[in-house]
Amino acid sequence: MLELKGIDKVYRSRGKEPVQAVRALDMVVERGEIVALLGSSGCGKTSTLRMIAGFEDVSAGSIALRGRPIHELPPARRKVAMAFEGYSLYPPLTVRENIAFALKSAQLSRAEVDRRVNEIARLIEIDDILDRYPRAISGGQQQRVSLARALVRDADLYLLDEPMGQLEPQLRAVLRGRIKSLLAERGMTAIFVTHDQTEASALADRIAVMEGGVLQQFASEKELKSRPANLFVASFIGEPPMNLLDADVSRSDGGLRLSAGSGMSFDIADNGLEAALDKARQVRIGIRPQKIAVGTGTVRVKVVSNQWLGDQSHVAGDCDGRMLIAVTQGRVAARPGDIVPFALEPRHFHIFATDGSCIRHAEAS
Ligand SMILES: Nc1ncnc2c1ncn2[C@@H]1O[C@H](COP(=O)(O)OP(=O)(O)OP(=O)(O)O)[C@@H](O)[C@H]1O
Repeated sequence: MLELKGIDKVYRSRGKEPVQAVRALDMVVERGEIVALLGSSGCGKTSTLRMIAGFEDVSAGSIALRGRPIHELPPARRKVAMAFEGYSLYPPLTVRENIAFALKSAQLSRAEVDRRVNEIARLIEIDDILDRYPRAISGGQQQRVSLARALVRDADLYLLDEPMGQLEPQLRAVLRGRIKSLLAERGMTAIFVTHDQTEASALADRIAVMEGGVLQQFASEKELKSRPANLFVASFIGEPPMNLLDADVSRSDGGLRLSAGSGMSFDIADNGLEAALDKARQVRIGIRPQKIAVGTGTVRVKVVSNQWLGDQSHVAGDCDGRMLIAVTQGRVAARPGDIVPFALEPRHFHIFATDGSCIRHAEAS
C-alpha cells in the first residue's frame, strides 16, 4: 500500500553542517493499517511524515502509494491528508469553513459537506465551536480542528503529527478510542507521530521505533517487547525500563556461564550463543522488571526503595553497585536497607552483543 524504499533526508543550509535526519529508511505499510512512528525528540519522525506528504523532498529513495510513485508529485496530487503539529489553520475562516475547505476540491453537494463536517466535529467534540475563528479558540481546540480537517477528507493515506499532544489526558483517551474506531470502520490507512508509548500501543497495529534517523524495528507492541531487535528498542519500550547487566561469558559444564559480578552468575545452555560472541566474550543481559521474582532466588539485593502503586509494587535493590528493579503484582513487605532475595531466571534473559544487537531472546511465556 505505502512503500518507502531507501529514504534519506539531509537538511543543508548555507554555512552550517548538513543534518542527516533520516537514513536508509525502508518500510511497507499495509492497507487499513494504523502505524505509529515512535521515538525521542529529533529522531526523524516529523521529517519522515513530511516527506510522505510532500512538504519535504526526499534526498534519496522512493515513495510509492498504492503502486504509484509519489515522491516527485506536489502534495495536492498525492491523495494524502495530513494533520500538522503546528495546526496551520486559515485565520480568516471559521472552524466550520476550515474543515469544509478540505472538501472543496471533492465537488460535493453543500448538504454532503455539511453532513461530513458535522459528523467529524461531533466525533472530535468541536461541534460547539464551529462558528468561531481560529484565534478565538484554545491550542487544544485548534489541534482538534486540524485533526478534523485531515480526517474529513477522502484520501489514500492519513498522516497525523502528534495528533493529541495538546489535549488533557482524559479527553485524549476518549478521542483515541473514537479515532481508532473511525479509522478501523472505514479501513483508513494512517501513520501518526508520537513520543508517547501508551498512545502508540493504544492506537497502532504496528509501531516503527526510530532513533538517530534510523528505523530500529517495525513490529507490534507485543513483538517489540518480547523480541526486541536491539538494545535500544529493548530499553526504550516497556515501563519501567528493562534491567541491564554487563556480563563476561565463560564455558562451564557443557554450557556457558554469564558472570555479572559478585553474587550474580548464571549458567545457561549454549545453543549457538558462543558462536555469536565477539573476541571480548562480553554481553549485556536484559531482564524485564516484571520477570524478576522477589523473596526467592539467589541474588541478594539491598532494598533502595519499595513503592506500592495501588496494583503493583516497584522494588529497587542494589547488588554490589548494580541496581535492579523488580515489579510484582502483590505488596512486598521490605523496607529500604533490608536484604531480600531476587530471582533472575536465565530463561527470561534477552542477551545482547557488544554492538547492541540481540543474540538471544527470552523464552516466550
Ligand atoms: N528544516 C530543517 N533544517 C535543518 N534541520 C532540520 C530541519 N527540520 C528538522 N531538522 C533536524 O532534523 C532532525 C530530525 O528532526 P525531526 O523534526 O524529523 O524529528 P522528530 O523526531 O519529529 O522530533 P520532534 O519529536 O521533536 O518533533 C533533528 O536533528 C532536527 O533538528
